[in-house]
Amino acid sequence: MNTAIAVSGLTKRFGSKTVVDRLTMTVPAGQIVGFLGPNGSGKTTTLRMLCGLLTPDAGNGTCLDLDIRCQAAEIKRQIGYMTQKFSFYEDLSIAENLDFVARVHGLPDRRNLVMVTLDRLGLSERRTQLAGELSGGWKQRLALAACILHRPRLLLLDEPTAGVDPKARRAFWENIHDLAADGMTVLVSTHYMDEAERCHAIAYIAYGQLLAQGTVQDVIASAGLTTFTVRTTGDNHHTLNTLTTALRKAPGVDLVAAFGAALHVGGADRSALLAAIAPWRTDPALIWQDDQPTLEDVFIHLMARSQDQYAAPTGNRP
Ligand SMILES: Nc1ncnc2c1ncn2[C@@H]1O[C@H](COP(=O)(O)OP(=O)(O)OP(=O)(O)O)[C@@H](O)[C@H]1O
Repeated sequence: MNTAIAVSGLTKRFGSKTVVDRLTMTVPAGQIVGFLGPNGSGKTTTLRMLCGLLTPDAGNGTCLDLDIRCQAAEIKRQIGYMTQKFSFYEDLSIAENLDFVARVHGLPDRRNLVMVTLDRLGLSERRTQLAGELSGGWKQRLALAACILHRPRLLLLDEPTAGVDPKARRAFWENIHDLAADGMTVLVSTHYMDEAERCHAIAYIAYGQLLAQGTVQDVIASAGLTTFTVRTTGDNHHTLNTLTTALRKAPGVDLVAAFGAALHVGGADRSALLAAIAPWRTDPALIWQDDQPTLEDVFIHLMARSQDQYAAPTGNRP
């Protein structure tokens, strides 16, 4: 199996609203793929269709070589799905919660399975701690443990680290990479740029449509954005404020964003951008540096572009 997920034309409507719109996507086996997009763009809905919890209105595809339309029950057995809201028995310990999950799934050799899973995720020392007493980071790790208990080949993780501190997020991602090194495929939705950069590949969705897919470098390059970083020669915030106001209205400038004492200015049409900033580049109070766009610059640009399409009279968005 070289491809863990291959779907084509996947569409889901809720009432008159098209939430996932002809989505075609592949996830190679053994890779960690980040699933990104603004709130409400259809990530959770897509994940739910992939694991057979929702039936698509159109489109088809496979998950672990199983048909998402007619083999949903088998898919559910072979994948691990971590939802945004997971719950445990707060008055049971970590080990007891996992034992309970193993029992519900009728897994053989329960005691050993729980022990191995605890060990794998660095939970052994806390095995007797009550789930209700765990911090957010440890709760996420327990949720991950519950998802991998039955040794799935594919993990679908829906914003697994939302609201978790950076140290716990880092530990969580080390777990994810360890699992992938053992052959697990992971599709993980996130709003964090640093997490996107930890993935082998990313897929970006807006208004239910896939707008970009590939490695972080591919996605940045294919956006074709030109960006500059601007700083002031002295401690002159006023100059940057004036520049921000002027550039936001200038044609050819698609993004203006403050990063501390610097400003990111970018545009998809290089010559239009250069024309827009030309009057300011001779200002001795400003230092301009031709820079690489960041992933965040690209996502903000993609989002703005899809909003423009939505606003256009021919647009067909939810
Ligand atoms: N069962 C449902 N009935 C009606 N509308 C729904 C249902 N489930 C989701 N939606 C709508 O579909 C859209 C996409 O939701 P979805 O949860 O898939 O987005 P998302 O990309 O996961 O968002 P977030 O990043 O905020 O988690 C939203 O507008 C949501 O309100």
